[in-house]
Amino acid sequence: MTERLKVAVLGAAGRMGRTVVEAVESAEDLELVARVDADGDLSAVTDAGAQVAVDFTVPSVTEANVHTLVDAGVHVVVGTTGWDDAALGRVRDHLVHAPAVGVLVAPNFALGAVLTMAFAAQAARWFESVEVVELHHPDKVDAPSGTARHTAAGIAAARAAAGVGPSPDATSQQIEGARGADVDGVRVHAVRLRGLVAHEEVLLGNPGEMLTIRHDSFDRISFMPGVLLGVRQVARHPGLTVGLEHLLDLGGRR
Ligand SMILES: NC(=O)c1ccc[n+]([C@@H]2O[C@H](COP(=O)([O-])OP(=O)(O)OC[C@H]3O[C@@H](n4cnc5c(N)ncnc54)[C@H](O)[C@@H]3O)[C@@H](O)[C@H]2O)c1
Ligand SMILES: O=C(O)C1=N[C@H](C(=O)O)CCC1
Repeated sequence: MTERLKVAVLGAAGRMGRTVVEAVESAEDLELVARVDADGDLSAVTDAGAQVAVDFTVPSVTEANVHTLVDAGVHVVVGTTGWDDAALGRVRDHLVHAPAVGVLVAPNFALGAVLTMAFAAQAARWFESVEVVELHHPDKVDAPSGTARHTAAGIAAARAAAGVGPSPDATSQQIEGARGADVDGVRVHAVRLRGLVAHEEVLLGNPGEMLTIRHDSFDRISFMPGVLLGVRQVARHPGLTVGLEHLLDLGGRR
């Protein structure tokens, strides 16, 4: 019988962590060897011989977790959001000293969300206006969502490469925040509403027409095929990979 891949889950008591624990336990080729939450210690990961750690913790601790795990030679699949380019750069630099280790940071593991980002980047070259609206449950601590930030970055890169200018906007007077956040020149609006899980709309406008690309995660189970794909593949992708699209052969920013 082939050896099962040994997996640790960080943030194991959280909403995503609990779902990942179940998904790993249900996968015949994976073995859950450690669950760590805020009251635990990261040494449990290496003590248990984990080959891959999955991090669904909180933005304030995830980067430190990744550096510790890289030093221990453990591959990491990160779903925790709140990352910026500086933090990603520090991980990229750190990985130079651990060239066999793979770290995958993916703001969204749902296939439909990954496709939404790819479709939005493609469409944004052809529309004068584009804005992003993300809608989440009110227990979420970061805004805008990691998905919306990645979506906006992909849109901005595609528009810059195609020589498309900024979306027109005559606003000269506003209550602060009314036009949302500026992410790489793209307006991003965050809604927090009880009953929601994770949703995103990309609105694209041209004279006389509008295209809406929308994705809805109704249940955290939607993220599990992507998380398990990341767990199985991360060791084959040494260095830092940002976004699940790179494991799905969809292209985009690395
Ligand atoms: N990439 C994706 O597809 C995706 C999907 C859903 C959520 N998320 C992100 O995942 C993260 C977690 O979301 P959630 O809804 O599960 O949050 P949550 O608050 O339910 O869970 C976070 C858990 O992390 C634990 N934690 C805090 N500090 C820790 C530490 N130092 N070590 C270990 N555990 C620690 C908390 O106790 C908690 O149990 C968020 O950043 C969210 O945006 C990403
Ligand atoms: O529930 C959350 O929190 C989610 N966060 C991610 C984000 O910030 O993009 C992905 C969807 C769920």
